[in-house]
Amino acid sequence: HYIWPNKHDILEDSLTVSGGLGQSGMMAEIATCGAAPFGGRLVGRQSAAEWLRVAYHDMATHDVHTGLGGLDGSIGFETDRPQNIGSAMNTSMVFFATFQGKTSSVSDVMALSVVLAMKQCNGPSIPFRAGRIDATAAGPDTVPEPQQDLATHTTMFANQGFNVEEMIGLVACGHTVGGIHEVDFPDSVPATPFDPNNPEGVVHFDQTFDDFDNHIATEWIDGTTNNLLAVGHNATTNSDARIFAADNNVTMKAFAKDATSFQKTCGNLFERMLNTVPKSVQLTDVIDPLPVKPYQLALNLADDGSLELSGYIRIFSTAPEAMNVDPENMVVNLSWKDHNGNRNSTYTSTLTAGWSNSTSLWGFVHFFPVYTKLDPNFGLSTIFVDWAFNAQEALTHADNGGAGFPLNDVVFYQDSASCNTLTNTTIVVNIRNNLGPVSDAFVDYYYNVNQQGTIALKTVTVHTPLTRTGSSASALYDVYTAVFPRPPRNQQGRTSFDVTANVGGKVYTQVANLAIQNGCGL
Ligand code: HEM
Repeated sequence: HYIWPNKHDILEDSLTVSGGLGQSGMMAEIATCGAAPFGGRLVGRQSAAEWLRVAYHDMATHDVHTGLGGLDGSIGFETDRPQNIGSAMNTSMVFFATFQGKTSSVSDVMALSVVLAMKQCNGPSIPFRAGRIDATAAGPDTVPEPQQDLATHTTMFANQGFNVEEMIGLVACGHTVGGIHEVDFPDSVPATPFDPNNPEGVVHFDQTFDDFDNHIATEWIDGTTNNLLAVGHNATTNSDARIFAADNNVTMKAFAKDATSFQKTCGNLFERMLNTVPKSVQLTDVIDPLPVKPYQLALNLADDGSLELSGYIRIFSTAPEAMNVDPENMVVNLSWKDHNGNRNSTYTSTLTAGWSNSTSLWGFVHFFPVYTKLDPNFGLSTIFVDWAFNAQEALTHADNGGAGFPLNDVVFYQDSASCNTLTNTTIVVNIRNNLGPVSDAFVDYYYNVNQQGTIALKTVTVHTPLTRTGSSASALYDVYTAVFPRPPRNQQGRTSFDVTANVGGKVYTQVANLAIQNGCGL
């Protein structure tokens, strides 16, 4: 079961929220299925199709006999190979790098990109698993190329773990979006005059390149296809024709006849493709959008010594009634247990809808702001949410898989006091002082650096002990501080940090805090 907080929360957020508050920005490149990369500036190209092709090329290094290779981001080291020709690879890797970080490997980001892109294209809903580990070097050069013969392709797909029927399926499912570009494949695409709306000379594989339908198959079977890898003037590079006919068109005929089963087959094959990873990698269970999830929920110590709880509760639903619901009518109640695990009728806060324009590809999503002050003498340990679409309906109790949403009031960082100078980063942490001795207190700060040979980033850790620097506005908390040289500015990817301390023999960690943004003395 997926319990919050979770090391894959960032990926779950990106999966669940496509627009508005809480979005990761990944959907910006695929605002429509046909959208071009770089916010639409690279006209004639299609991000959704490029991401699918990139993922396949990355996965194609898998070898079922050795268990090595697979979806591991090694493509970043392989983009100079002829088999990976085209700027799609580097354009995609530049974009994916912006989502990389301690808890989101580039290979997980690539898998997620395909899940989101296919859904945006009206394609299958592909279950998403996380946990991929990025390669640190190139894999073998085992990506199929159009001039190779059928026997070669059959062997290549078999090595990747796919039989003939599955090879036909993967190629048809892959080539139902996007197309082939004259600039990269001049042997297959006839020369055309330069067109500013199509500078790379793309010719689509089927007439509905921006809709995930079975037209790749219907056009092939009824003889109307203009797929230049099937009916191109250069027979040598007509690999789609050889592959589609590899079983006498049995599979392609079935696809052409039944659009629903085409979708289903594609969903299953893409799922297997994304989950083809080196055998040493253990993927998580399927991650579905959580119905209720805290977002940026954090404690701070206020100037008057009280505890301030702020952030959001996110509610997600696929219930039919959710599609027309007005969040203002929703009932959302927060309740908590105090530091010692006790309940009290005053430990509650009623949340109101507030402004949130969030959207999800998978259902309804809305964020409810939290702001409440607590007495540190009682504190809090666990949060619960009871909610309903309207006041008439019975409340649904959200308890995070049983134990509630844990929030520790023992060790937490103080946003308002943490800051950057030109040269240093200072992180200030409040630690409760009535629970016994404090030891092993530290900050782990994660940021990303470039790697030789790939656009993908590598995450590095700055480990800094926390030392007690004084008392706080509350008699129950002492202030601890870590100061370390400020990591390079203009960082790529996602920076985050965890704070940890052993207090009275128990280890408390607050994870995945966002990078420090405040300037010191501002
Ligand atoms: C024998 C196997 C395959 C060969 C020879 C092949 C070849 C090609 C070629 C030559 C292109 C044109 C690329 C460009 O001009 O940018 C292309 C595009 C594409 N391929 Fe394949 N492919 C194969 C299998 C697959 C598979 C299995 C998938 C996905 C599951 C896939 C997904 C795509 C996509 C989405 C595009 C469109 C990219 C775009 O529009 O930018 N291909 N393929």
